[in-house]
Amino acid sequence: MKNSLLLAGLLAGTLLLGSCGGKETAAEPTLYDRLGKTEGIARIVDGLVANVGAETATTNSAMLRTHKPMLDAVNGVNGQAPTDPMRLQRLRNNFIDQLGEATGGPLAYNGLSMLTAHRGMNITASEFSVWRNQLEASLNSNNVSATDKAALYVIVDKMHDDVVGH
Ligand code: HEM
Repeated sequence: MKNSLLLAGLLAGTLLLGSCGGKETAAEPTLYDRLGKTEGIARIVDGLVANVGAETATTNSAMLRTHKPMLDAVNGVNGQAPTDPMRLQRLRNNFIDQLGEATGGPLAYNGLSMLTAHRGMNITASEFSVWRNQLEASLNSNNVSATDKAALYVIVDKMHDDVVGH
């Protein structure tokens, strides 16, 4: 009798633990999931890249100033052959990896640190905010919710000091 009570107690304990464990493993969708996984993040990044390319709102286009070396390498200068046609593609893929990792997804970013990547560009706070507006426009056209946008800005805004002023 004593033994069977003990057994029942153990069994109940195991079931209880099992169900708690089950609850824990039924993971909430991460920001990565909510953004539509790699495909969704790729659409957001492609929108950002297109918006940055089309940006003309600022005097002497801030975007054009910082991106000129890259665009020259991709397009070639004065009819010369491009020196690095895949450079924009690499930036795009790196950015997808970076966001895919930072939002809790399975991607791994292997690019430069933000400080190293932007050193020498002397990016200003207002250029950063123009860039951020282009990101916002892409998030809006991809129907990202206000909550998910806020969560993404927490990630992006943490990089501000590494990107700006170097
Ligand atoms: C939080 C904001 C930003 C993030 C997360 C970000 C992300 C990145 C990443 C992942 C790279 C590639 C690094 C590598 O090659 O390994 C990069 C490079 C670059 N970023 Fe940013 N960036 C940000 C802000 C900006 C801003 C504000 C500008 C300009 C106004 C800018 C202009 C560039 C340029 C021109 C490159 C170099 C591309 C090349 O030379 O191939 N970035 N950025």
